[in-house]
Amino acid sequence: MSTLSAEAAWEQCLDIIQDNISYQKYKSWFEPIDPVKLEDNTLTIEVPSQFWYEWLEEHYYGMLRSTLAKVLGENGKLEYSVVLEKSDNETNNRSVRLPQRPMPPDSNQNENMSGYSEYSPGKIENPFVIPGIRKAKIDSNLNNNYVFDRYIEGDCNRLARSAAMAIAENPGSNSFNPFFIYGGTGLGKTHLIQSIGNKAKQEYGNELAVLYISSESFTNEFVQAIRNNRASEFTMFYRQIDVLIVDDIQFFSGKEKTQEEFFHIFNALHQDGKQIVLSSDRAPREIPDIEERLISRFSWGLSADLQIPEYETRYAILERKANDNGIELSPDVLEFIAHNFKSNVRDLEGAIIKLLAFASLQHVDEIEPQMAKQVLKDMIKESHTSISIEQIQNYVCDYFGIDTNKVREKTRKQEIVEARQIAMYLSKQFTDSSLKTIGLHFGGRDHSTVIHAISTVEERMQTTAKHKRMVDELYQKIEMATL
Ligand SMILES: Nc1ncnc2c1ncn2[C@@H]1O[C@H](COP(=O)(O)OP(=O)(O)OP(=O)(O)O)[C@@H](O)[C@H]1O
Repeated sequence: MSTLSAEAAWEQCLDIIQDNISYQKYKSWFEPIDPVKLEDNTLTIEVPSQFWYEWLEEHYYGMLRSTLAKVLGENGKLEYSVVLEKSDNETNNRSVRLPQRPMPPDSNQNENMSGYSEYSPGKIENPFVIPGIRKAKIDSNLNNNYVFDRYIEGDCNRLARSAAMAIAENPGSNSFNPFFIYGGTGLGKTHLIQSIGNKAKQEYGNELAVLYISSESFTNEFVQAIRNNRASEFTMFYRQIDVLIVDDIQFFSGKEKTQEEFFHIFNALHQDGKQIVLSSDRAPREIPDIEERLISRFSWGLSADLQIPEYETRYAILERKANDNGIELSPDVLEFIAHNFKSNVRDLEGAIIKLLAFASLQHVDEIEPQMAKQVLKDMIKESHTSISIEQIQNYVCDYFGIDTNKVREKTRKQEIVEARQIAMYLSKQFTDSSLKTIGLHFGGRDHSTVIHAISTVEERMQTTAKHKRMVDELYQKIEMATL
């Protein structure tokens, strides 16, 4: 029977432990532990959380058993008292006993006492499930506006949206793990993956630790953790997460250490049935400089892409965004925006915000289509895709039913001259090319010929209605092609 006090026994244990693991690990995992009591040759120690206990169990089981045997004899036992968080102000403790498992085969005490990096006991089943333990409070980093209700469904996102919803309702217990969502900029990846987090939290409350993080922040935090010798705490933190949402995973490209760390976290969470949600601007296989083992894991669950929204979805999104911003827009204005902002949802939002700013600064109650055109003119120009002089020549020659090569030749036939001049005029309108460059595309003519062509077209547009109509029609055709 031992006459030691709990403090003295633990002190002796710490001496042994300290000699066998790195100072950093000792400080991180053993220093914060308090001895509670020593009764019936059973030493009770208090650990800060269930996770702490599990970590010790998984990584230091062998070492603790042999240490205890040295201090208390072969039948010495260890009991953990886990601090339970009941509410923010209230805490209580619950005790669990270190199970009497056999020592790992072919290990002598010294080998066992070398800490988790050297001793790998394999997957240890944790026999203790302690009900009612709350997860440590984690700031989920979620934006409350990114919810399913505000995410308009369309053909462009139907699969991704319904999978996301299913995941949020049943995180981890579904075959979409990981859920990998990809698509171009401003198409709604962040909104959708955050909706999963918000919905899961709404469904499960504090039972579920949800974390949203950009891959850049993950990388920065990891670098900091290494710098401050806190890599194991970093890992420990991520291993507590039930729903881990990592945005813009393509930024892991070329960052080998971060990829390795993420690989281990991914494996641990996946193995424990925790949900992983990832986003990227491209499909897994297309991300450069990412380890093959990660790429293959990214493809384990479900990959879904987001497409550019079609007209009807753009219209519905605009209507919704206008509503959310307290601005009423007529169908004409909504149509105008939906027709002119095609490439992504962020631009649609930008258009609404610009109109909103205009309306409030100018004290305008209702925005007329003409007004909207004027206000959004510059944005529309920016969102145009560029068009080449050759493409303009094709449009014009198609319109006049002539062979495109003709406008580049020396011919002076009246209808060819007219088409050539209009094509030069439109090239000036739709491209940033200099007069000299435009001339070069029309059979090496000089810039004065281009100036002459432009002024001739402008003059005729003012004097001949038919000519104006022709140029306007062509202008619209080309404009449509650039949207
Ligand atoms: N289907 C949708 N319904 C409503 N709003 C949407 C939809 N898709 C995108 N949005 C909105 O468009 C904006 C841009 O979306 P988000 O930031 O999620 O895009 P992203 O794909 O993550 O872009 P990036 O790759 O540039 O980060 C957000 O304000 C989002 O709310």
